Amino acid sequence: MSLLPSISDLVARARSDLRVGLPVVLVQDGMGLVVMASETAGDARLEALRALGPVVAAVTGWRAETLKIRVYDGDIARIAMPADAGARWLAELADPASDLGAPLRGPFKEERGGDATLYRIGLDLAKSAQLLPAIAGVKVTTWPEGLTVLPARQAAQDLAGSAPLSPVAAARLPMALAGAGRLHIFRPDNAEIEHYAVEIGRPDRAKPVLARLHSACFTGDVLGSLKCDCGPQLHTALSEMGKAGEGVLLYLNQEGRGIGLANKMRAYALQDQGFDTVEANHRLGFEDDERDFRIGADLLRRMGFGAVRLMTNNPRKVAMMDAEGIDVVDRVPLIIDANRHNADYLDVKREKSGHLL
Ligand SMILES: Nc1nc2c(ncn2[C@@H]2O[C@H](COP(=O)(O)OP(=O)(O)OP(=O)(O)O)[C@@H](O)[C@H]2O)c(=O)[nH]1
Ligand SMILES: [Zn+2]
Repeated sequence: MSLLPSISDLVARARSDLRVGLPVVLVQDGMGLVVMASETAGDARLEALRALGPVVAAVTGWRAETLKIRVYDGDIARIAMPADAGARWLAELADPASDLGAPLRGPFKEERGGDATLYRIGLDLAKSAQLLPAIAGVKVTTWPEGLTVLPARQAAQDLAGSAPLSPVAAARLPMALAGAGRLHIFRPDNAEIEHYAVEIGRPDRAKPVLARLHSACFTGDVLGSLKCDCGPQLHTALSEMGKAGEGVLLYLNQEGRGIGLANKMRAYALQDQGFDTVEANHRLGFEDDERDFRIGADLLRRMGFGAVRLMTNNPRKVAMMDAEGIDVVDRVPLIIDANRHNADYLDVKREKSGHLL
């Protein structure tokens, strides 16, 4: 094997670059797009980007809808950056924090025609770096040396895939709610966040196992937030497994349904302005749910499980397990009593997200 970076290594490097405010170059058929994430673009680097040519910003269709920007590229919109606009304009295009108080006003000069593929890949890259899906780019045929250069088609394939996970470490863990267990750590090979599996007892791999796919929720799991049902769901799942003497709880680090804690707090701030969970995600430019449930199926398979009794109210999880070859022999509901802070959240889950509550 060569010592040089693979495509998934380059994509990992590009994620870090965007997070620190560096541009990366997406290349296809000799054409390059030098692209920065709007959220981290500073005025100095933006100035240097401008020196390469006219800057075009891009946002998702959801964000465009909020800003009343016309969408000519299907699911994304491209907007010419005004000559007098700076990093602040880009940040406001990306971030809905001031949409109600001091909204960004047009007229917006939408770009139409030409190929928007590189912008679309740039937006996916920003999302995968857990940044707001909003970018600024310049089309070029030559670019400054030293930037991370990504062959665009391969990068798109890598972003659409699910990185292989390898076991890193495991050890015994006695738990108050679940009794004796083992905590297994799994690491994706693309430098993304690790995921955990809590094995309770010694479940027989030949039989369907009581399983829970839990998505990380720092606010609910750790702080006991009353805004969602995650904490009680986690604790109920662990104690049910403890009572049964066996089970497997996958703790998937997909905070905020995959948008990350910073973006989830942006969503919470919008919820304080009156938007519901789904509307808040859309105003930020995200889909309602950005999680990749293939990770859960992959982990179960790696641990030797082929069939589960899945504790969930989410039919999408059941469908995804089935599609990934994990047999869901039974769905075990995990219903938590509502309180006055999460009643609306649970209503939205039922009415908009299809949860069986
Ligand atoms: N973006 C966003 N994420 C949230 C919000 N509230 C909770 N979450 C995240 O939602 C995830 C939990 O997903 P849920 O939809 O509650 O439950 P589920 O896992 O789909 O379904 P169940 O298996 O039935 O629990 C966790 O990652 C939480 O951090 C919110 O208001 N906005
Ligand atoms: Zn939660």
